[in-house]
Amino acid sequence: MIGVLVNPRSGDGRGCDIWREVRDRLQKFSVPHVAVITSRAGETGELAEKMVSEHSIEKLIVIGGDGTIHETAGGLWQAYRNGSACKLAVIPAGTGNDFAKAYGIPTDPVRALEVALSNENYIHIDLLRTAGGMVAVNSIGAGFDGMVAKLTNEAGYKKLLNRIGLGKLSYFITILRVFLHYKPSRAWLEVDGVIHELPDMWLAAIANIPFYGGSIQICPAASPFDGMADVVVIQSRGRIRLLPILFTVYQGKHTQHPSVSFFKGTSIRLRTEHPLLIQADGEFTDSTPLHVDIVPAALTVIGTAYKTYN
Ligand SMILES: Nc1ncnc2c1ncn2[C@@H]1O[C@H](COP(=O)(O)OP(=O)(O)OP(=O)(O)O)[C@@H](O)[C@H]1O
Repeated sequence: MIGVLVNPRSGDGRGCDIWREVRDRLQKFSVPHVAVITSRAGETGELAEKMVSEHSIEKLIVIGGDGTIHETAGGLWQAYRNGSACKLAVIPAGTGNDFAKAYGIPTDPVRALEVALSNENYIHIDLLRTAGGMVAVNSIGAGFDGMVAKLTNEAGYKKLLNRIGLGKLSYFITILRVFLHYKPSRAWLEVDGVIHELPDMWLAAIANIPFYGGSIQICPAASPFDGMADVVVIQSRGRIRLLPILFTVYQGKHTQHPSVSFFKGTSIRLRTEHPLLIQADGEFTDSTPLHVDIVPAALTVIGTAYKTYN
């Protein structure tokens, strides 16, 4: 059986419009399915897990953005641990849609539905799992990007820009806002047992795919297939020397900048002098300390091909 899980609020209501179009097509082509529409924030994971166990769903199509996919992946991970594996398909309806881009899922809902219904191109991806049991599909970051995720999701301009199809710009606006006031923190990053002291850390992002925040290529070398987590760290005492990064990171051309360093490992721990905000797949979740392990090939995604850039 196929399940459809809809966040009607994603992309400021785009999820609802897309669902109507998808529902008509599923009915027209008599595709048997069970559909559930979320009614509030934070319940998607539980709903996904319940759908899989109660209806023996083998393929779950999510209509939503990266936040909805994040919560759904948590539910599918729980279901998997309880012995029920379910594949994940996506019809993008969010602002950034980084997950969809990574796996070659079309932005057009009808084409995305065709991909979702096809039984080709199963992509087995790693998951990032925190010590608290949360899983992420795209990235988990602490510091600057945790703050950007929190403020963007709270911002009135995100809704406004979504309405005119420029939702991705909302991340850039928040980045500029945060950049002007952010204060770096001393941090200790442990990668597979080796500790690195970071005196003025702006951000540490653990990446499963190269981009976040709607096309920011923060970690071009990240791969969701290698059983490893890539970590990008930005540290600097001054603000001005980071300015070039703001304008090169979208193309992934910041990698040679002296304030940027990269690490790779299977177990990542981060401690900070002061608690820093954490984002997981673009959703503000918690604050440091942070411990992330990689779970290799833990989720099956239905896409077309893996893409590393636009
Ligand atoms: N019915 C609902 N009403 C309000 N919020 C919801 C509902 N269902 C889910 N949510 C919440 O909406 C949040 C954001 O959803 P989602 O990420 O899909 O869209 P987005 O924010 O527009 O896109 P993006 O993550 O790409 O910026 C999630 O944290 C989720 O918990």
